Amino acid sequence: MNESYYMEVTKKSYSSSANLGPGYDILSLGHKAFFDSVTVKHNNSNGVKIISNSTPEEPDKNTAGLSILKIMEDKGIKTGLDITIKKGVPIGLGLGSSGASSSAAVRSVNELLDLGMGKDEMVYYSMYGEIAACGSAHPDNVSSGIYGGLTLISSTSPVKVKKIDINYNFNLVLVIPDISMKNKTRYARSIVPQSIKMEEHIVHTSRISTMLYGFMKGDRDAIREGMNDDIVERSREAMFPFYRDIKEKVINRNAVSACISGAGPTMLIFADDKTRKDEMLGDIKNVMGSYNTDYSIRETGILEGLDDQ
Ligand SMILES: Nc1ncnc2c1ncn2[C@@H]1O[C@H](COP(=O)(O)OP(=O)(O)O)[C@@H](O)[C@H]1O
Ligand SMILES: N[C@@H](CCOP(=O)(O)O)C(=O)O
Repeated sequence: MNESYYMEVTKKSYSSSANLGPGYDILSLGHKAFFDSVTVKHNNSNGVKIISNSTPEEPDKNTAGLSILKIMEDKGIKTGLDITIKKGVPIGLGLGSSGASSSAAVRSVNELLDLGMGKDEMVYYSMYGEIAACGSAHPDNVSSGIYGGLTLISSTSPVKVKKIDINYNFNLVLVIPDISMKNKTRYARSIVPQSIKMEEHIVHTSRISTMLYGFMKGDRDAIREGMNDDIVERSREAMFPFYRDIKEKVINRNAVSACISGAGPTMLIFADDKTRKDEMLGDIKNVMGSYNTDYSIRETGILEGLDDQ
């Protein structure tokens, strides 16, 4: 056996908030709130084995396993691998938990088997794993898992990702409702409109462009103006009935803006030094109490990069 046979590689991938309002399936923000850790090593079989205490252990039912099976099939790799998943990103809450495992697994196997995959190819294989979670290969969360920071999917065939510079100091506040729903993202994707009117297209492409302008220029008014969605968030509103009230209240306390994190129910608030945070947290408590919904708050920051993780 060559020496690499006895190696094992462990990578961390962090939580993420996809969509950011109007950027359904094309925008994602990596943050430092939570992370998964995935270790890949050779085993003496010819199969892939998942070791996980909280996610499916059938390889093709686990996002990490499905991604690696696809890599092995496409690249003609015949070896046995053990994939050990230590979950840190809470599952089913809109924090990119499914994508964190697949992107960490892909980064690990890329190093262990010295595959030489670039970041966009790793996004391609990581997004494939999302099929195990929700039935579709959406690239947004996993682009954060591979690149970190704010990512824009500029093409899906072939996969191309652009990392967007953020020239603004945010304090991110995650409001995480204590709600669990089986197959949450699969359901949330099934209720999204399959077509929209031209005027809706014009409004939402303008909003995405304005929001990205705001991030790159550090223009908080532009970020607030652009981070609004009346298509996907609106279609899913019954899943998080408190959201509109929360968003109104936090902006009244001068948060930059807020959005649903991924397919929810978590809400992501972009706060800064102008935000009256204590009053904002008080309002959140009152609103969530009026909906009889327990929740937790996690303050975090943007994950800049991953190369050293
Ligand atoms: N490695 C994994 N990590 C998290 N969820 C996984 C994983 N593999 C499969 N799943 C399944 O994906 C679903 C959670 O993914 P999803 O609904 O997209 O929520 P989120 O990404 O917001 O956590 C659950 O049904 C879970 O069993
Ligand atoms: N674009 C996807 C994002 C799902 O993110 P998750 O963190 O909820 O898995 C969607 O909105 O369906």
